[in-house]
Amino acid sequence: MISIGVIGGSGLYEMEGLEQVEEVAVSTPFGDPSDPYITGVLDGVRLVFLPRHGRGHRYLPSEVNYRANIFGMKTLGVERIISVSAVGSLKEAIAPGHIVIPDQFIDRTKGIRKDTFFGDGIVAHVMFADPVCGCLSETLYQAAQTAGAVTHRGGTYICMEGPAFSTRAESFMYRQLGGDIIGMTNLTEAKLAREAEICYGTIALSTDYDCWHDAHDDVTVEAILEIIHKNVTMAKNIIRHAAAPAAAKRGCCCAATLQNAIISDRARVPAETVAKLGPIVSKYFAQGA
Ligand SMILES: CSC[C@H]1O[C@H](OP(=O)(O)O)[C@H](O)[C@@H]1O
Ligand SMILES: Nc1ncnc2[nH]cnc12
Repeated sequence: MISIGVIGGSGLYEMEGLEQVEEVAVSTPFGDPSDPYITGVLDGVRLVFLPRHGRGHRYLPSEVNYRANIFGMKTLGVERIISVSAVGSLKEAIAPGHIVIPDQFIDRTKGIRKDTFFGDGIVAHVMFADPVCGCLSETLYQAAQTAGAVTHRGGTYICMEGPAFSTRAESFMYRQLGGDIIGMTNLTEAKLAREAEICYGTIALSTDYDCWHDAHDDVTVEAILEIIHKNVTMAKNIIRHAAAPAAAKRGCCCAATLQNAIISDRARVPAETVAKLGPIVSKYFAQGA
């Protein structure tokens, strides 16, 4: 049975409606994930849930151990990750309460976050021109439509470092850069999921107009939480509608990402490094691979 990972963002710290629920603590070579994983079955599909910021929202976007979170998902056999995130809107047409399924990112993080599994004697350069899985994203789009959400297909997510929100000048600049939405987490996750050969797609809930819109108040946590609380049931319904189609056979090549990405001479990669990255790279180091 294919396992679908769900990473819950701000305001989504648990998933109801799962059967056969178990809490699984995973330790990884990259440290501890944000929380124990919650595994269970939703409408016949095995789901693995993790709140990105931990239960009780304990980790800043810069503090989230993205490597441990994704590595833990890989260890638990997850093949596709659905991310749920709150975002600011940089476009008039994307009103608070709308859903966006982004297909591009612009990196405005500051190099604080560890965003690769490679190093320590193994070098790989994965393709990232299309940073989310097109198949999974289409499934999420259809699921959001079915759940009755006003849904935007595609969009560019500006990933800023935070934790402070943007200045007004930055917000204007991001609009000029072609950004549609803004958040602090998803690019890092998408990159690591790609390296781990896991499909990744995002359900982004627009919660505010950041601070560029002169007819709307500047973003506050309070305003974001109000919109999230009004829409959390819809977000969960989208996941419910997406789970079974997301588990169907895929036509993407996310699972073969590393085939042409590892540049290091395999004979020279330290055995400890191969062992450390086992769930991700072992198939490329097996006898005859
Ligand atoms: C709660 S306001 C800012 C916070 O919300 C978003 O989190 P997530 O992507 O985990 O839903 C944004 O990225 C910031 O981390
Ligand atoms: N305006 C905003 N900027 C960054 N992250 C956000 N998450 C929700 N709204 C946001």
